Amino acid sequence: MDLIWNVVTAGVSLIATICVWQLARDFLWRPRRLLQAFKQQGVLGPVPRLFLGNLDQVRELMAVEVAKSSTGEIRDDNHGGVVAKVLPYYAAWSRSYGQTFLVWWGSQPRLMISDPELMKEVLCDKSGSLDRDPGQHAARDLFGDGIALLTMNERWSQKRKMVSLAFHNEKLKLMIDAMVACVEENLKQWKTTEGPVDVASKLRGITQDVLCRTAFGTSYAAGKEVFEMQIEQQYIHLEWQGQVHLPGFRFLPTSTNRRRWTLKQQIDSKLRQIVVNRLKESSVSGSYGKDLLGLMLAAKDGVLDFNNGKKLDIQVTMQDVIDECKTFFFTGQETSAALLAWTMLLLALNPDWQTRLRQEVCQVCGQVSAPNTLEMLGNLKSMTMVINEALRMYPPVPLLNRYTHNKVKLKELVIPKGTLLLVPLIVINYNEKFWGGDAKSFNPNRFVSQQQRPFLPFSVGPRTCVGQSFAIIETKIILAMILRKFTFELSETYVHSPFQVLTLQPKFGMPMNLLANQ
Ligand code: HEM
Repeated sequence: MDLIWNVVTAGVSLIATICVWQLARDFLWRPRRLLQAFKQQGVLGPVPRLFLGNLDQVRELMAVEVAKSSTGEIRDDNHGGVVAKVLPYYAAWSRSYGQTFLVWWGSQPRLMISDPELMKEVLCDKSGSLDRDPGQHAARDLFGDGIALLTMNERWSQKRKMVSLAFHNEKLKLMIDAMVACVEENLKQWKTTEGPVDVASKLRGITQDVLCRTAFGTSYAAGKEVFEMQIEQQYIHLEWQGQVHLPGFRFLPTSTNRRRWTLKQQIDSKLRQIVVNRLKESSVSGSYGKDLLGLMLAAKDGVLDFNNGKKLDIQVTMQDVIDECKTFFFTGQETSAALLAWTMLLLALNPDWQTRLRQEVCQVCGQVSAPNTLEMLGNLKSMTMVINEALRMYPPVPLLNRYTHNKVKLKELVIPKGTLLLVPLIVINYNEKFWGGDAKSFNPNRFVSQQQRPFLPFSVGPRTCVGQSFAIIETKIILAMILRKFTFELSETYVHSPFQVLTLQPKFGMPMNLLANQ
C-alpha cells in the first residue's frame, strides 16, 4: 500500500514540478528574454503584466471605444476615428512606440508591423517560416483543416488548386444567373413600410443564400443552421482571443468547451448531410456537378482533372470535403456581407454618389433587371470605384497575422520563433502619405486611375483571397439590384461602431430607411 502511495505521490509531484517549470518558462523567463532581444533592436511596447501580458489594457481600450459610440457621430462623413475604433491599441501605442511595436497576449509576443514594405514582405513569404498560428484552436472549430488554416505545405497547395477551379472566370460566368435570381427573390422580402430595416443582417441573408445556391447547389434552408452556428463559433473565437489559456485548457469540460464541441459536431453532421444529398443526386444524374462541392467530390474520387490530364497528388477524404465546406460557408458570405453593408453606409451618407451609381446601373442594364454578364459588370465603372473606396475605408478583413515558425529576418529586424506578426491592413488605408490629405473622407475619385499604392483588401502573396472575383461579382450584382429598387437613408438610430469579430462588422447593426423607387 505504502509503495503505491509513494509512486502516486512521486508521480503527482513530478507532474506538478513539470507544470510549474513550464509556467515559469512561458510566463517569466521566455518573455524576459524576448523583451530584451526586441529592446536591443529598438522595438518597444507597453510594459506587460505577469500572466496577462497587455491583454487587460487591450480589453480596456476596446471597451472605451465601444462606449464612445454614439448616434450622431458619423453624420459629418468624417471617418477619421475608424482605425481607433477597430484597433484601439494600435492607435494608442503606435503614438508612443512607433509603427513597429511589441504587445503581449498572455505569454505570446505579438509584433505590430505597419510599414507597407514590411507588410508585403511578410505576406509574400513562401519559405514556410511565416505562416498560420498553430495555437488558434477556436478558429480551428470554424475552419477545420480547410485551406484557410492549413500551413502552406503540399497538401494546402493541392487543395488550393482544387478549390480555385470553382472560381475561374468561366465558372463564375455560369453562376451569374443563379445569383440574380437569388437576389431578386430575397429583395422581395425587403419592406419599405416597416420603419428602419437592419440592412447588415438582411445582406448577410442574401450572401448566405447566394453561396448555398452557387457553390453548394443547395437550398438556403439546408445551410441556414450552419451559418447561425458559425456566427456563434465566431463569437467564441473572439472571447477566446481575449483570454489567456493554460496548456490543455481546451480539453477541459468547461461550459464554453462543451458548447464548442457540440457546435462542431452539429455543423459536421449538417454539412455531411449536404454532401450525402449530393452523392444521392449524382447517382441519378451521373455527375457530381461543376460547382465547388462537385469539384471536391470529384477530387475525393480521384476523377478531378486539372484540364491537362493532371490529377491531385493528395488523397481527399470525406472529412477534407466537410472541412472545406466549413471554410467556404464562413469565408464565402461574411466578408461580402460586410463589404455590402459598409458600402451602403457610405452611399447613404453620400446621396450624390448613390444617385450617380443608380443612373449608371440603369444605363448599363437598360431593359434587363440586373447586370447579368461579365461585360455589364465590367462597365459599372463608378460602382467599382465606390467598392474600392469602401474596401479602403472599411476593409472586411482589417487585420491579418502570421506566426514565425522559425527565427526570421525582416530587413534589419531579427524576429524570434514563436512571435505572432500582426499586419493591420486598415492602417495603411488611412495613411495620408499614400492617400493624401483627404484620407479620412469618402472620395471614390481617388480610384479613377490605377496608381501604385499599398492597397491590399484581399491580401497579397500565396494566401491571397481565392474568392476575390466571386466576391466582386456578387457585390456588384446585389448592390445594382438594391439601387434599382430602393433609395436608402441612414436611420437616426444608427450607432457607428465598426468592430472586428473575425470580419469587420457594424456592432449595433445598420438600420436604414428604404424608399421604393418609381
Ligand atoms: C469582400 C470580400 C472578401 C474579402 C475582403 C476577403 C479578404 C480575404 C483576405 C484578406 C484573405 C487573406 C488572408 C491571409 O492572408 O491570411 C482571404 C483569404 C481567403 N478568402 Fe477571402 N475575402 C472576401 C471574400 C471571399 C469569398 C467570397 C470567398 C469564397 C467564396 C473567400 C474565400 C477565402 C479563402 C478560402 C481564403 C483562404 C485562402 C488561403 O489561406 O489559402 N473570400 N480573403
